[in-house]
Amino acid sequence: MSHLHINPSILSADFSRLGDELRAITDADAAHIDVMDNHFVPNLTWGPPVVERLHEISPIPFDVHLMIEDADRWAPRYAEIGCESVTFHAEAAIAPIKLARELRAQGSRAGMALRPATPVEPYLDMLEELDLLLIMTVEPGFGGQKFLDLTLPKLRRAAEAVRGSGASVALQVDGGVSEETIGRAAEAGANVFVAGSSVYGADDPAAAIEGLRSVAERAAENSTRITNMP
Ligand SMILES: O=C(CO)[C@@H](O)[C@H](O)COP(=O)(O)O
Repeated sequence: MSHLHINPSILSADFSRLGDELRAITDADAAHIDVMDNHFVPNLTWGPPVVERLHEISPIPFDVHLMIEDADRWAPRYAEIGCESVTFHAEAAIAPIKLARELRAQGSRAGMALRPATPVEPYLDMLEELDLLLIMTVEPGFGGQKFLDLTLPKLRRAAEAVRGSGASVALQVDGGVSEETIGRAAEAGANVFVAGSSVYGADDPAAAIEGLRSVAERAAENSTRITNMP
């Protein structure tokens, strides 16, 4: 089994048939659920009642990405629903360490996300508290945007810090991930890839997931080979 995960974002799915759209991605590792509140980002999606019902019928785990203000108040609700992974934004949390501990105590994996302009350095001393660090590769809010290469140096610094800390933190990227861009993110150290339009915009979402996975695996192998060169 690959150690690289592909998590399709249902933001690009057909909202009138979300159950079928979740069943179309059973080869993925998790479904990425974008929660937006029209305050933290200028877009609005769904909240706990919808996510709870979708989780009940989903054949795969949920990777929830909260693009909302008042994360300290709302994030635990998604853990209570049973979402396997809950990611809040560093910019929206008042007490990120306390919140991450609360999510873990409720049985979810604790994730923290950073907007493209937010530096990673102030958060490197809390890696032990996290199961996942999400480096946004577009400005959060909408699917179908262009992958921002300017986020790659931050991703490399995060990957280096994770390796150095010995903590078991997955490094996720989200936004503009396609067969054209996923290799660069994998080389920089990402191991969980969120893909919306490149999966749900494809004629065959399952084949698109496999295509992304194989490009990422090749890129990750190449970069390991280069790093290990004498
Ligand atoms: O969080 C977001 C957008 O804010 C993403 O999860 C998008 O939904 C990814 O869509 P693509 O860029 O892959 O189309």
